[in-house]
Order: sequence, then C-alpha cells, then structure tokens
Amino acid sequence: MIISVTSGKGGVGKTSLVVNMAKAVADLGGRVLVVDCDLGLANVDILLELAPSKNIQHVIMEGERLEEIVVSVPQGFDVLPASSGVAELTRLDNETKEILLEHLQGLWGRYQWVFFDTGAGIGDTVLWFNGLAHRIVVIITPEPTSLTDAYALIKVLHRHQGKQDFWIIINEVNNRREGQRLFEQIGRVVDRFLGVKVHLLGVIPQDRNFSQAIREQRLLIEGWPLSPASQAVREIAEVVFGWRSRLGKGRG
Ligand SMILES: Nc1ncnc2c1ncn2[C@@H]1O[C@H](COP(=O)(O)OP(=O)(O)OP(=O)(O)O)[C@@H](O)[C@H]1O
Repeated sequence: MIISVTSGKGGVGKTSLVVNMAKAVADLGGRVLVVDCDLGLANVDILLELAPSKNIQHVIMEGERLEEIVVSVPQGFDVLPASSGVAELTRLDNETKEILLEHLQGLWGRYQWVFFDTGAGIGDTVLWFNGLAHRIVVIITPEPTSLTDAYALIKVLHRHQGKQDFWIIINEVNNRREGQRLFEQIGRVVDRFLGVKVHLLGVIPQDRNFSQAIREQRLLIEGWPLSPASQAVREIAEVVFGWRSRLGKGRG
C-alpha cells in the first residue's frame, strides 16, 4: 500500500511524521519503504543521518537501478533518498515520469507499506506522486495558512485526479479539542464546496522534542518514546497498519 504524506503549506511536519510513522509501522512488523519525493530538496536522509552516495537523481539522470540506491536504516525500514539542490528535478517531464514509475513499480512490490514524503504545495511533481498513492494523508497545523493551503491541495487533487477521500493529521496542536475543531472546520469546507470526504487519522500535540530530535538526527519515538507526540504517532501507525489488511493483499 502506498501512502503519500503531503501538505499544501511547507514546514508542517511531513518528514518528521513520515520517518517516525515508518519506524512505528516497522515496529508492528511491517516491511516499510520511505520514498523521499521532494526530489530537489531532500530531507529524509538528513533526519536519519544518512549520507547516501547515490539517490533518485542517479536513477533519473544516469540510469542507475533503484535497488542499488535503497538504504536500510537501523530503525528497521528502507529509504529511497532524493537529492538536494538539483533544480531540474523539481519538475519532471513525462518521459522521466515514465522511467521513474517503471523503476518504482519494480521496487515497491517488495514492501507492505510505502510512504511518500512529498514536497509541499500543488506543483506538478507533488500532484504526480499523490496520484500514485492508494491513500493521501494531508498534514495540517493550526496556522490559518496551513488550512487554506490544505484546502487548495485537496481541491486540485479532487478536480484533476478525481480523488474523493483524504486522511487528515492535525499536527502541532495545544490539545485534542483544538485538533478536532480544526478537522471539523476543514471537513465542513471540503464537503460543502467540493463534495469530498475527509477522515481524521490523528492529532499530534506540539512537542519541542521534535526539533530537538531533528537537531540530534534521532527519531522522536526512539529518543522520547513516552512523550504524548510519540504516543500519537504510534496510534496513527496502528491505524495505518490495519489499512493494508482491509485493502487486500493483491494491491500495494
Ligand atoms: N508536533 C510538533 N511539535 C513541534 N514541532 C514540530 C512538530 N512537528 C513538526 N515540528 C517541527 O516543524 C518543523 C518542520 O518539520 P518538517 O521538516 O518535518 O516539515 P515538512 O513539512 O517536512 O517541511 P517541508 O515542507 O520543508 O518538507 C521542524 O522543525 C519540526 O521539528
């Protein structure tokens, strides 16, 4: 099952949540791959303190095989790293997309869960990766711009790709009630103007250990396993873990 973790606004916690969810799902027994889909501005390798010699850039530009690029991390999952500072990769032409898709299809059958950590916004590459996913998880924070940008992203994915269902994580809230209120707010708007359904996947409290974890290049759920945010990530992972069995073994 391919799960894309995406957002309208940048800096809302996508990469932080993807790597922590990947470990939490792997801890439950899943074979997990994280794909850094922010092809020109990669971050996953930094958060995991990887120094990959090759990345997706080498597949696209030099014809390397993805298998040669995948890195197994000690946290128990695999990572497909991307490159940083390569402007050409921020917009993929159709031929490149076809090549990449062919490579990816040969790879992800080996995994039960594939997490896409997409870039932010409604750019072509973000939309393309979201289009490949079985489930789209949109991260929203309480900032009003995050909410309006999430609406814009959902609108574009619905109109251009016919996506009907979105799973929402409200991140960086002061309390659960605030998360619930924000979820209801986005739910009302997308239902009224787009006829789209959103589902609450989880609410994650604000936790300054998240930025400490990034500075130390550690995972929150490893370094601060008892924090409320770690607990929330694990609860989300349990829901995600249950998705695959419901989807059936044939897909993903
Ligand atoms: N629940 C949280 N509480 C406090 N800080 C958080 C929380 N979640 C994420 N952050 C912080 O938000 C910042 C951005 O996180 P991250 O890089 O994961 O976001 P992103 O959406 O992947 O960014 P980009 O759009 O640039 O790829 C980081 O400093 C991280 O520590």
